[in-house]
Amino acid sequence: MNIQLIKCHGSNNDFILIDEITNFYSFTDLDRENIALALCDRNSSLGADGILFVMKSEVADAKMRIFNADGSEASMCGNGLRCAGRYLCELLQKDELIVETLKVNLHVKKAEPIFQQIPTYQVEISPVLFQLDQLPMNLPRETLFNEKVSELSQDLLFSAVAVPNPHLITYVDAEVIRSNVQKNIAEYVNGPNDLFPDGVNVSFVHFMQKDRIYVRTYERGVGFTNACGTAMSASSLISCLLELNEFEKGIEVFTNGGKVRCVVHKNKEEYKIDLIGNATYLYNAEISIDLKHPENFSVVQKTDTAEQVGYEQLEAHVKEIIDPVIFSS
Ligand SMILES: N[C@@H](CCC[C@H](N)C(=O)O)C(=O)O
Repeated sequence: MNIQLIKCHGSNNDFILIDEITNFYSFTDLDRENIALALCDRNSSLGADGILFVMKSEVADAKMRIFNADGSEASMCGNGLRCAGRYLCELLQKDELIVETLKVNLHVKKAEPIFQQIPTYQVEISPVLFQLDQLPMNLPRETLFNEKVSELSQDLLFSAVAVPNPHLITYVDAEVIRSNVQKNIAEYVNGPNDLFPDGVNVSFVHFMQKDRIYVRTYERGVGFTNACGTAMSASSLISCLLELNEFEKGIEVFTNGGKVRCVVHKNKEEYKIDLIGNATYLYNAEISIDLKHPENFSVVQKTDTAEQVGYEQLEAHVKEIIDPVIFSS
């Protein structure tokens, strides 16, 4: 069979978007898992951090499902929702809509560009859940906020939050970002282990200045990515709770893949985050694939968009800001 796709990215967290609304593919979940494994493989002619399947919904304007590169399905993807949100807004000719995700329906809207004229979308990140059983994380306590976890490190302070996909977050000095500490911890909690039976996204965050943080994330089901939208949102939330940043004010979140703006809202003890950033299309393509042997797929046709040229200017601007602080301090 042939499949039409769009290669896209949010902060260089890259995805293959497959439209199951206008195309009648009738995939099973096993097909989706196998498609993710085959198409995301970086040694193949495509390669991506995940696959976004957009579908019809009975409860919202449309539905998005995200499969990680290892074939596992995640409950949410912030960078992916910006890309799927753009696609759906253009398809349904709306400036804002509600997208059903695995656990929750989320608000998405077209936004003012955060840099020059790059296509920019704002997505809602919620619910915010601190109870460890929501990640899940196995510790004999209800929540974890800025505390040591002896199994992971003798000195780092960790916070755990589900938005609703699971995140483990720690604030560190730049030299820790440059070390192997994150890799070792992230590989441990994403392998067979007692603390996180389903794995967890692990972010190391460096406070740069008021309203500005740097985040590096090792994603569950993928490995290190250029950026993770839910991680940038969860890190902004922890930053506000640590009183390093302020609720209701824009926080510039820098990553190796670009920058976004996060606004953390607090209503009594309830939180939600607006994640605002690019939704960039790299190319449209058509592949020929046998679902029994998806690894043998071939690209039949590919048409580049010119959008990455504009994004490269944002990348250069980000590099100028993060290099002196993170990589050569
Ligand atoms: N890249 C995503 C998150 C994708 C899912 C994640 N790897 C998980 O398994 O929870 C984002 O931008 O949020």
